[in-house]
Amino acid sequence: MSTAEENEKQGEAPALLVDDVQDGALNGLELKNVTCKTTATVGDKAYVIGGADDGTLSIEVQIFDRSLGEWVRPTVRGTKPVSCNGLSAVPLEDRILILKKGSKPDDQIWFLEIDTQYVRQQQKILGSEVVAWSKGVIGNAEKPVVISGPSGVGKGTLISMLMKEFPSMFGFSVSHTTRAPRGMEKDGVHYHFTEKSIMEKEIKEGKFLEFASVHGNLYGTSVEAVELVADAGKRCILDIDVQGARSVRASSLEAIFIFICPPSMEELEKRLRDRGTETEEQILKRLRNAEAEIEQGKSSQVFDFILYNEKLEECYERLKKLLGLDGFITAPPKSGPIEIDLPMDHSVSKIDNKIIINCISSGEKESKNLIILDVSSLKGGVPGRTRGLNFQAIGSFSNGLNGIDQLS
Ligand SMILES: Nc1ncnc2c1ncn2[C@@H]1O[C@H](COP(=O)(O)OP(=O)(O)OP(=O)(O)O)[C@@H](O)[C@H]1O
Ligand SMILES: Nc1nc2c(ncn2[C@@H]2O[C@H](COP(=O)(O)O)[C@@H](O)[C@H]2O)c(=O)[nH]1
Repeated sequence: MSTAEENEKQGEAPALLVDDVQDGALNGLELKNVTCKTTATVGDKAYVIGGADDGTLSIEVQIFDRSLGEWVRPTVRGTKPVSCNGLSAVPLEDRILILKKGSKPDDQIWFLEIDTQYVRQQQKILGSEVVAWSKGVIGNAEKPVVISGPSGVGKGTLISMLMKEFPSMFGFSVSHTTRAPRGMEKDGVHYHFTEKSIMEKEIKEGKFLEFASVHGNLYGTSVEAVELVADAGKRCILDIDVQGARSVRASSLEAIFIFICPPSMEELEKRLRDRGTETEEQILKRLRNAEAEIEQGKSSQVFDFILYNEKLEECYERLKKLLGLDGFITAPPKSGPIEIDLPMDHSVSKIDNKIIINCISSGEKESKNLIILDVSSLKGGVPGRTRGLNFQAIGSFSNGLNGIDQLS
C-alpha cells in the first residue's frame, strides 16, 4: 500500500509523493503520449507539467490540491510552450521556472505563473484556478506608452510623427476592431479587422489585455500585439480610448499614460469633419462621447500627463520632451529572448535567488559548464513574458558563450 493510500485510510489528506503525483497525473491529465513530465510543489499545490517529447503538442498542466485532496485542471492563459525531450521545474515565489531540454536555444526558459498579479486578476474574473505561461526574457523593456483622447484630437497624427522620427525606437500595438476599415486602412497594419462573434469568443479566451465598446464597435489590445513590439526590442505605443486606458492601468502592464485634449469642442468638430472619414451620424456620436471622455481624462487618476493639441508641432515637441526624446538619446536597455543551449544532461539547483544549471557536455573531451540564472528581480513586464532575468555562463558553450559571460 502506498503512503497516500495509508493516510487516506486513516482519514487524513493523502500525503503526496512526487512519484504518486506523477503517476496520478498521467492518468488524470488524460494526455495522449505524455512522455515528458515534471512536478513542482508550491504550498498545498503540486503542479504536474507534461507533454509528448516529439515537439508536436503543447505542454499541459494539472494541479493536485493537497488541502482538497483532488485534481484540478486550471484554465491556462498565454501561449503554451511546445513540448520537448525533457523538462525541469524550479518553484519560485509566484511562478515556476521551467527548463525545456532539447528545444531551440531561444525557447528553453519558460515560466508558469501561478500567483502573479495577472493570474490573481484572472482567477478573480473566472472564479477558478488559473495559471499563465510566460517566456523568459533577459533585461527590461521600456515602459509602453498609452495615448488616449477623444476621436479626432490628433492621437494618430502624433503617433505617426513619433514613429516616423524614431522608427527603431517605437512600435505600434495593432488593435483588433469590429468596425469596418476606412479607405486607406490595411488589415494587420492599422487594425486587425474582425467579426464581432470571433472577437467576443477571443475575449472569453483571455486573448486581450484590454477591450472596450467604443462608438458602437468593439476594440481591443491583444496580449500578442504588445508582445510582438516588445520582442522586436521596441517601445510599445497603444492608441486606446479612456476605458481601455483604465483597464491597462489596473493590469500588470506598467506603462506611461498620456491624455490628449483638444483646444475646444469646436476645433475637435472641425478636425473630425475635415478628416472626412465618418458619416454625419458617426461624427455626432463621436462628439457626444468626446465630452464624457474629456471629463474622465482630466479628472481620473488614470493619466500621468495631459497634453493640449492646439498647434500640432508644439504638441509634438511637448510629447517628445515628456518621453525624454528632446536631448541626448541613450540606447534602450538591452532586452530579448535568452539564447542558451541546454544539454539533455544537466542538473538544476537553487541557492537563494540564483538557479544553478550544471551542464555536462560529453563531446570529445567531457567538460562541465555552469549557467547561473539570477531571478531576484523578475517582472511580468508584458503578460506573456517574464522580464528581468540576468544570467551568467561559466565554461564554454556550443553557442559561443565563453569564460564568464554576463547577459543582462
Ligand atoms: N493640432 C492640430 N491642428 C489641426 N489639425 C490637426 C491637429 N492634429 C491633428 N489634426 C488633424 O485632425 C484630424 C484628426 O486627427 P487624427 O486622425 O490623428 O485623430 P485621432 O485622435 O487619431 O482620431 P481617432 O481616435 O478617431 O482615430 C486629422 O485630419 C489630422 O490631420
Ligand atoms: N479600448 C480600446 N480603444 C481603442 C483601441 N484601438 C483604438 N481604440 C480607440 O477607439 C477610438 C476610435 O478609433 P477609430 O480608429 O475608429 O477612429 C479611438 O479613441 C481609439 O483610441 C483598442 O485596442 N482598445
